[in-house]
Amino acid sequence: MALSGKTAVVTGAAMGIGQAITEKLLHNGAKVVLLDVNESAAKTLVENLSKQYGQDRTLFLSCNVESEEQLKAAFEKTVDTFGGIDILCNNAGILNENEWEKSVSINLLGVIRGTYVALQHMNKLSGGRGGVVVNTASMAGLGPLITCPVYTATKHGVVGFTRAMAGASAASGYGIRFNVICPSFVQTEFLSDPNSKMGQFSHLADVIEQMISKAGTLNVSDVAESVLEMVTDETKNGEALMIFSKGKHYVTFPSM
Ligand SMILES: NC(=O)c1ccc[n+]([C@@H]2O[C@H](COP(=O)([O-])OP(=O)(O)OC[C@H]3O[C@@H](n4cnc5c(N)ncnc54)[C@H](O)[C@@H]3O)[C@@H](O)[C@H]2O)c1
Ligand SMILES: CCCCC[C@H](O)CC\C=C/C=C/C=C/[C@@H](O)[C@@H](O)CCCC(=O)O
Repeated sequence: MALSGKTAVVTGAAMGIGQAITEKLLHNGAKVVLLDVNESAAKTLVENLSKQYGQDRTLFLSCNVESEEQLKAAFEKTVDTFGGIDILCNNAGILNENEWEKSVSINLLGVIRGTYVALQHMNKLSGGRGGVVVNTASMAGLGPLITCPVYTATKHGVVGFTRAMAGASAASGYGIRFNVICPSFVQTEFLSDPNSKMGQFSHLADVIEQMISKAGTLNVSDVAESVLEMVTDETKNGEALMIFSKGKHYVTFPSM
C-alpha cells in the first residue's frame, strides 16, 4: 500500500510510540488524524507537525478510547475532513495494575471499540475503501509479564482479537488487513516509575528491572518502522511481529 493520499487514524498519538507512528506515516505521504486525551501534548505536536508537513496533513481530535460516542464522533469527523479512512493504529494503552478495570477498558476494549467503529467506515461491504488496521500489543501479549497480570491479559486479548479479525475480514471480503505489533521495552514515559503501576505486585519490581537490563530498550522509531512495514506490505494479514533490541520476528502460532 502506497501511503500518498491515504488517511490514517492513530490513537494515543500525542506522545511515545503513537507520536512516532504518526511521524512515520506523515513522512511516507499519509494524512494523519491524531486521537488522544492529552490535549496539550497533542496540540503542541500537531503545531510542530503542521510546520513540517503542511497545515492540511494532520488533525487532532480529543478522544478517549473508552468512549464509543467519542470514537464515533472522531471517525465521522475524519471522514468529513479527509474523505475516508484507510489506516487505523489502535495504539493507546496504559499500565496500571491498581486500576486494572481501566486498563482493560483502554487496552483491550478500546482496541475492540476502535476497530468496530472504524469498520463502519472502512469495510468495503458498507461503502468503505478497505485498508489496514495495526494494533499495538506487546511482548506481554505473547508471554506472561508476572508483575502485570491484567496488562498481560489485555495484550494477549489484543493479539487474539487481531488475528481473529484478520480471518473474519478475509472470509467476509471486508478488504481490511489486521496485524499486531508486540514490542519489548520501549523508551517512553510508559516505563517511568514502574513500581507505582504494579499495584499488589510492586514487590516484584526487581523482576522488571532485571528484564529491562537484560533485554535493553527500543527506540520509538524502531517500533514505528515495524508498523510501516505491516501497513505497506499487503501480504501481511493476521501477523504478529515481535520487536526486540536484537531485531524483529514474525510469530509462528500453533495451527489447530
Ligand atoms: N513503552 C513500552 O515499553 C511498550 C512496550 C510494548 C507495548 N507498549 C504499548 O504501546 C502503546 C503506547 O505506549 P507508549 O509507550 O507510547 O506510552 P505513552 O504513555 O508514552 O503514550 C501513550 C499515549 O496514549 C494516550 N492515552 C492513554 N489513555 C488513553 C485513552 N483512554 N484514550 C486515548 N488516548 C489515551 C496517552 O495520553 C499517551 O499520549 C501502549 O498500548 C502500550 O501498552 C509499550
Ligand atoms: C513496567 C514496564 C512494563 C512494560 C510493558 C511493555 O508492554 C513491555 C513488555 C516487554 C517485555 C515483556 C516480556 C514478557 C516476557 C514473558 O513472555 C516471559 O518470557 C518473561 C521471562 C522473564 C525472564 O527472562 O526470566
